[in-house]
Amino acid sequence: MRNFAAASHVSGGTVIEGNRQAERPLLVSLPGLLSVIQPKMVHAEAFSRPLSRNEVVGLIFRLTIFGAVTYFTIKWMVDAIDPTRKQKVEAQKQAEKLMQQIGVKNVKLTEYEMSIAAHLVDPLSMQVTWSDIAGLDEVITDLKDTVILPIRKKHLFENSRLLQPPKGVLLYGPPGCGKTLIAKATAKEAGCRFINLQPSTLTDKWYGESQKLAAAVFSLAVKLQPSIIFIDEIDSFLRSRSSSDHEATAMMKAQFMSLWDGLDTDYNCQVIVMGATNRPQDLDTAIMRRMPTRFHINQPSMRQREAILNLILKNENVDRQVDLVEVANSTDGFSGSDLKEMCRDAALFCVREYVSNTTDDGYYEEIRPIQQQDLIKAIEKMKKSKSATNQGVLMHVSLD
Ligand SMILES: Nc1ncnc2c1ncn2[C@@H]1O[C@H](COP(=O)(O)OP(=O)(O)OP(=O)(O)O)[C@@H](O)[C@H]1O
Repeated sequence: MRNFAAASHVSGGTVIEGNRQAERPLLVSLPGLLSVIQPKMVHAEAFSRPLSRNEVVGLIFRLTIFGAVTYFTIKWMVDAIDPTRKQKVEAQKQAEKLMQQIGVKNVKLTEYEMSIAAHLVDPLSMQVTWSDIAGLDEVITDLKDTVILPIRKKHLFENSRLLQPPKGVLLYGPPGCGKTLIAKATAKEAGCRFINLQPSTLTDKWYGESQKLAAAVFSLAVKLQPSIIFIDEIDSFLRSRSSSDHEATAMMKAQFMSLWDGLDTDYNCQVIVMGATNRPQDLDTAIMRRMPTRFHINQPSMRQREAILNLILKNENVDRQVDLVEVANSTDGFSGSDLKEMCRDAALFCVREYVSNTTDDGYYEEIRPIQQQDLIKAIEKMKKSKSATNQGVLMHVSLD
């Protein structure tokens, strides 16, 4: 308390110390400081007596309030200047909802795991099953043996290191041929949680954030195992590392790989990284080595196209005269996705006819079935649009 008497103090913002003010260092006593926070006339004698119990309590109370206000102001300012804040809050909300939906309880997630959890898909809510995929029976059988069985019948494989599900699976082939379908159906049939990882989730972040998020991908997958981390267009994310990579991106890639290797140390761990790409040649050898199980999902053959057409049109109103073998024959070079689009167009021709034939008196009773001529017209339309896009690509390539 002696210090209070000896020290200078601030009153109404002025240091009072007589003529010696300039010679001594400026010491500001606590009550003096408080009088700045809450200015009022304070007499000099007030500082020479010990503080009463109530004053000490009041002082602590005011300091606590002051500290809390400062803390929350700084926190609010940091949040306000963080450009990813809104995204984080949204992701958190979505993640909480999803975790509830998939019945994950008593698993504590970090802030970063929460933002990855926003990309979770529950196997129960997934609609895609093997029966939605046509013409890829061989791939499906292989996947059942190598991936699904070891997950579903874990107890049979517990003692074997050789028969554990692979830590990396690569699906490669041209666009629209069913890679994503296969990945989703695998997760569904294996009862795995599916983390649909968009590369931008990791690469668009602040310096340092992407590494924490990469770590969160794996720690979340381990917490929720059995799980599949699916990376579509994995080439855009883990392409051959080049000197033009941003330093943070290069570090994140290196970390991603080492976390991936970490899955191997616990051979009972049921986390699989599944990647899909149209450009396997762009993946570097280090990635290929981590994905020893590879499936080529190629452009469908004539028989596969027939199977896909049968599946797409299974529940549609199709004329009995329609010959799908002929349709399959005339759609060489079409992907599964092209076939679906083409059939949709054919069905739309019937809808348009129905609408244009409608008079003021009323509508026809029903939309007519899809006929062979609708399919032929739709094939021609699709061929034109495909050749236009190919020309666009060629022009683009030659311009480069
Ligand atoms: N084998 C198939 N059986 C049934 N439908 C298919 C098949 N292949 C493609 N499709 C249809 O095409 C759509 C696109 O397929 P998918 O997204 O799996 O292709 P992808 O190979 O992952 O393409 P991308 O490389 O462009 O991501 C599917 O939703 C489905 O309707």
